[in-house]
Amino acid sequence: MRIALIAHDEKKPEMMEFAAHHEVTLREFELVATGTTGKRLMEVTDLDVERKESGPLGGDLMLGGEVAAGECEAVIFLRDVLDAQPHEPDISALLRICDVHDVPLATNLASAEYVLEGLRTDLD
Ligand SMILES: O=C(CO)COP(=O)(O)O
Repeated sequence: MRIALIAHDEKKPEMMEFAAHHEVTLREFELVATGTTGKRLMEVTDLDVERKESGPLGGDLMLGGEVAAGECEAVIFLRDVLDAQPHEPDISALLRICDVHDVPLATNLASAEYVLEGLRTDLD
């Protein structure tokens, strides 16, 4: 089962803490991330993460393509909603395609905990 992990800069510390806390669980999944998020995840954990382009360079769209193709079963996307992002249309496209394909999408830490717990249960 494949999970996408994405965090805007302001949310990267939260994502790193989440990943470190759930490292054993996350190891059960195939992980893919936008460029900088993936790089940081591999720096702070021993997780193996496939890296797409950085978000502003098309990474969100690449992950959206995976969702559309049925290749990614869940998305955890910690967004910074207090700052404007230059690639807002790409972000909206990713969120939209998750809804189109009914793919679990967590956009904050609290929902990320539930999504990961649900996925973990599905594995058993
Ligand atoms: O901008 C992002 C998502 O919209 C995240 O991209 P990075 O992981 O490359 O910082």
